[in-house]
Amino acid sequence: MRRCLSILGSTGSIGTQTLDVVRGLNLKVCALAANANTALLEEQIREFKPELAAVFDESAAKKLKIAVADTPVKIVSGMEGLCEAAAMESADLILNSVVGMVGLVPTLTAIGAGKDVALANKETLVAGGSLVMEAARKNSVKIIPVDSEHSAVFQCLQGCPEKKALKRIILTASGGPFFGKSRDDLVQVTPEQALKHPNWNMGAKVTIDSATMMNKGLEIIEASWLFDMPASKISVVVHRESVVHSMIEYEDNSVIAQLGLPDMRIPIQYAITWPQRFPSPVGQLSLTDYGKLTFFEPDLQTFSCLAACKNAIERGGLAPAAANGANEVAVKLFLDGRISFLQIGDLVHRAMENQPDIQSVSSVDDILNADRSARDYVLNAVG
Ligand SMILES: NC(=O)C1=CN([C@@H]2O[C@H](COP(=O)(O)OP(=O)(O)OC[C@H]3O[C@@H](n4cnc5c(N)ncnc54)[C@H](OP(=O)(O)O)[C@@H]3O)[C@@H](O)[C@H]2O)C=CC1
Ligand SMILES: CC(=O)[C@@H](O)[C@H](O)COP(=O)(O)O
Ligand SMILES: [Mn+2]
Repeated sequence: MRRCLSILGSTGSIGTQTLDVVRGLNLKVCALAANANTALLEEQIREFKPELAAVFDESAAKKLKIAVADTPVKIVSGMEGLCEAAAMESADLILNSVVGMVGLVPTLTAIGAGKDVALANKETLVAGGSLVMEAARKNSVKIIPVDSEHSAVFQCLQGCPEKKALKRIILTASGGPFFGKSRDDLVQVTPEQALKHPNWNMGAKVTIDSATMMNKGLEIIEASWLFDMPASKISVVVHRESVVHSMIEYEDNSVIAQLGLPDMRIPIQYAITWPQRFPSPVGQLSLTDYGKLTFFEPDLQTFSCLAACKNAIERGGLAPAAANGANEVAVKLFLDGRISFLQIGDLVHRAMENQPDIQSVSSVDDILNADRSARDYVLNAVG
């Protein structure tokens, strides 16, 4: 059982739910990290008493240092500070729940320091999957999935006798708030409408990704790296209720699924306690309360981001990093009211097409450069 956690992104949706799990399991917190939410970080420092707190934003870090001067916590800042939290000597698990590909370098730092990583930050694997998985193998570090679908697959695989018996991974997708709509229906949708996820209460970026179904595309790439499966063996089925969190199919066509209420504290807790299980704050699933569960084919025409990610993983190399970087910027532009909902998918496609077809990814700089050039492409295209 883990004793002390370092939590990157502690003020976010996954971070605060992780701290809820930590309370229930009576674990210690060695380090906390966030971007700029010093008010919540101060509360967390006072409750969990970490040795270290990292604040990415320099001026927010200065503010926090003054606010918690009466406590022994060490305050650090910037990427260096985030990496110090990621390599925390006293931590036996780093839970990475920062949003976006800014989580890549801290993940690699944690792995380099020999720390197991519970990974919610899917953009890290999408952009830098080959480097992350190779570093994990070299350092004998475990990457434990937190993302609900990947936790489901991981849980189903606990009984898998041999990898070659596994035929397919089936990821479930809620379909988001715009399930069943055509492209014409989506021309005018607002950020407010896109932020209404039917089943999950999450941070803004992943909620928009769910609405465009980019999230499911990112998750195909994430699954491909985590479970060493080609994208051709990863299917997506729309399941409106988000009760079946994902499935695996064996050679003999037997399908194993993991089910539960849509509450991230189940996969978060499993990532922390694996391979053990403990009582959880989440309620029991009552299938009779649901009555029926529904399943549909995804609509790749309307939700073009899903098609873009399939294309990215098939192209390989730096294409997924480009698709991810373009999407991160496009989502922000949409939330700021500067582009329309449908432009997100268009820009992701175009930024990826604009990326030279480079197959070999030999360094973090390759990924950071592809990410930067995709972001610049989107910003220039929008003007
Ligand atoms: N929410 C969910 O249910 C799920 C989320 N995920 C994935 O988990 C990740 C986090 O999502 P979610 O919790 O929803 O996101 P939120 O937006 O709610 O939280 C993001 C967290 O990251 C921190 N952060 C952002 N930028 C930086 C930075 N540069 N340095 C340090 N910390 C930073 C934020 O700090 P601050 O508050 O100061 O801005 C905040 O703590 C994403 O990759 C998402 O796709 C996966 C499955 C489910
Ligand atoms: C909770 C979680 O894991 C999210 O990634 C969720 O899957 C989003 O829902 P969609 O299935 O709508 O993308
Ligand atoms: Mn998910």
